[in-house]
This record gives sequence, structure tokens and C-alpha cells, in this order.
Amino acid sequence: MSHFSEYKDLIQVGDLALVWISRDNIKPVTITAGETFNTRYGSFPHDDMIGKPYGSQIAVRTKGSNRFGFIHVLQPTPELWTISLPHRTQIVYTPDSSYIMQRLQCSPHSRVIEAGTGSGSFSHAFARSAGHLFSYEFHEVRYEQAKKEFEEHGLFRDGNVTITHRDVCHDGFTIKNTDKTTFFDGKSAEEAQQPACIGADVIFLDLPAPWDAIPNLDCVISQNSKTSMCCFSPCIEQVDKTLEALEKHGWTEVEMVEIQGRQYESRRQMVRHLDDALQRLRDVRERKQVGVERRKRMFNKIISDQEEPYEERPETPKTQFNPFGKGSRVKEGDSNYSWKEVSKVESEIKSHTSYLTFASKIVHKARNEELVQSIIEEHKDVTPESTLPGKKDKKQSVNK
Ligand SMILES: C[S@@+](CC[C@H](N)C(=O)[O-])C[C@H]1O[C@@H](n2cnc3c(N)ncnc32)[C@H](O)[C@@H]1O
Repeated sequence: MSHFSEYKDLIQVGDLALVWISRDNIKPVTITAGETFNTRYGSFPHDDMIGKPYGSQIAVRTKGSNRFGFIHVLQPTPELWTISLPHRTQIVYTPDSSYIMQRLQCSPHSRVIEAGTGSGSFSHAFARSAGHLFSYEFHEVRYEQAKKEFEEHGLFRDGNVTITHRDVCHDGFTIKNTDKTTFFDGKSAEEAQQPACIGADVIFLDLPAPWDAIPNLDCVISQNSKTSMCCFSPCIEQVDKTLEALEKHGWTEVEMVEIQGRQYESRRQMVRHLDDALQRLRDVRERKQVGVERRKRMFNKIISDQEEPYEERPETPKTQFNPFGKGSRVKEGDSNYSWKEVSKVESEIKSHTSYLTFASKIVHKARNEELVQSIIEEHKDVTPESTLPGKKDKKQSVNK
């Protein structure tokens, strides 16, 4: 099982853990006896982590002070990996990936094509949920890095991830047994004798020119079930070209969506009355009048040639609380004032805003009587329990 798909209670030697230092600072660490994890808040021996439950807070006294620095040791998940991974490209963040996965109905039955792999952010989420993920990347260094990361994270161990070094626009998606640049389960396609059939029913294209890859999909998508696709493009011009290609190649149910990630914070806002506003206007007018008269007196002293034209500013009472501008501050929720509950939007939330173009395709629309009969025959004497699908069960559909 991979670090990302198994649940463990205790931190053990050899585990990949994600160390939460702050919201924007999460670091991957392989737990090793005798090693130390250094941060600006202190040095944390791995030995203090080993044997503790995941989620534990580890504290160390800061040198020369009575303060403590602390971290939390967390179990890796695709969501945490997305906010901690080393960026090699723009990545897909969880607000987008979670929506896309549910729109594409990605499940343990799904056979998924993803291009390109990029920094592998979305690949981790697909690998956790899909029956099989076929990921493609044409940039050699990125492909090698992603392959290494997938190996280190145990993604190949579950046997449901294949990565291919390929330009999918030029060379398509088909995988042959002889391919030396396709890896899964730690072996090349050639060594593993992987069958060339992909039969994808979920497609995710995060490419600069998805319209060049779309014509290459027909021979690798499922022939007997509906295939759903999402193209992730930052510019509307790209969407326009993608729509043209989708229409030309028989994709239907086309819809474009944009995700706006927002985090809402619950706050209290003071209730302001009309009387407060009127009082404020009266105050402003009175203060203005006092100022005008003071300046008039100073001017008269100058023209009557008196010495000392300067007149001290009159002592004005200390500014009271002013609900409409500057004034003494009132603590949020102060019981001397009335408040209403509101929610405020936190603007900084990471979701790379792209346009998501969804479409679907059914290759054979007619009912295949032969297939229906064979499925009925197959299931005639089978108990309901034994028909429950497992993670690697293939979907059997009767559309042909
Ligand atoms: C924006 S990144 C993908 C990020 C990825 N979805 C993630 O969440 O980390 C796009 C990737 O597609 C790759 N790419 C671009 N054109 C390609 C092609 N024709 N075939 C394969 N990969 C391609 C690029 O090298 C780049 O790494």
C-alpha cells in the first residue's frame, strides 16, 4: 500500500510524513532514527516522533529562552501534498481537482488518462481514487522527477499507476508492450508485458494545446461505456479552440465551468443606526465652525498689527467612538454595542483559476444483445456478495 492510500495510527521508521510548520509551510520528511528535522523554530529529533500517533504535536524548547517551538506530524494525503509539493509547473489545487473528480465520476472502477503529469499534484488524487491512472508527460526531466516521486510515495505499489514519457499531441496515448518509456509497478511496459488496452472512461487534459490531443483519444477511450473528459485551460481563447475540436470529434454534453475558491470567515459587524450618523454630521459641523471662527480671529489680529497672532487651538474633548470613521477603537463584540453576525471572504485561497471544459462521448450507442445475454448468463448463479465490485473490477456496460 502507498503512503498516500493506507491509514496508520503510529509514526514509524521509513514513513513519509508531512510536517506542518505553518499553513504555508509543510515539509515532506522520511522518518529516520537518529535524524533531526531543523526549522527556524528549533530542531526536532525524529526519535521524538517515532511511536507517536499521526497528528501529534512535537515541541522543543527554543534555545536560550523559555519558549517552545512546535510542529505537527501528519500522514500524507493528496490534499496536503498539493500544498507542500515542489512546484515544477502550475498545479491543480484541491478546490478544482475535487470538483473535477466528482463531475467525471472518478471511482475505483475508472480508467483515467491524465496529460500532462506536470508536478504530479492531480496524479496523487487520481491515484488514490481511480482503478487505473495513465499519466503522460513530454518534458523528460519532469517525467523522471514524477516517476521518482511516484516510486518514493509508493504509488506504483498499488499497481494502479502508469506513467509514460510521451508527447500526446504528436504521438497519441496508445501504450505498446515494447514501450520503454512507460512505467508501472516499477517495471517498463516491455518487462511487465502490459496489455496495450487502455479503455479510459475518464480523461483529464491539462495541456497548452488540448485540441491537438483530442483527435488521438478515440482509440484509447472505452468502447462500451460513456467517457467523460475535462480540459483545464487558463485562457478563454484555448477554450474556444478546444470547443471546436470537441465538436469536430463527436464529443457531446459540453459545458464550461470556472471555480472561484473562497474561504468564509465568521465575524461580527457593529449595527449602526441613523441617529449615530446624524450625531456624527452635527459633530463635524460644530468642529468646522470652531475652526472657521479661530482662523477669523487670527486674521483680524494680523491686520490690526497686533503681536502674537498665533492663538492656541481650543482644547477639544477626546474623540469618542465613531462608528463611521476614525475614533477610539471598540473591541469586536463589545457588549456596550449591538452587533450582527456576518461572514467575510478571505481572498487568498489557492485555486489556480482556469476554465474547466467538460464533455462526454459514447462510442457505440446501440444495445449489444450478445453482451447483455453473456452478462446475464455469467451472473445467473452468483450470490449477491460475490458480485460486489472490488477496486480493480472492470466496468461492464451494455452499450455497444
Ligand atoms: C500545467 S502542467 C500540469 C500540472 C498538473 N496537472 C499538476 O496538477 O501538477 C502541464 C504539463 O503538461 C506537459 N505537456 C505539455 N504539452 C504536452 C504534450 N503534448 N504531451 C505531454 N505532456 C505535455 C508540460 O510539460 C507540463 O508539465
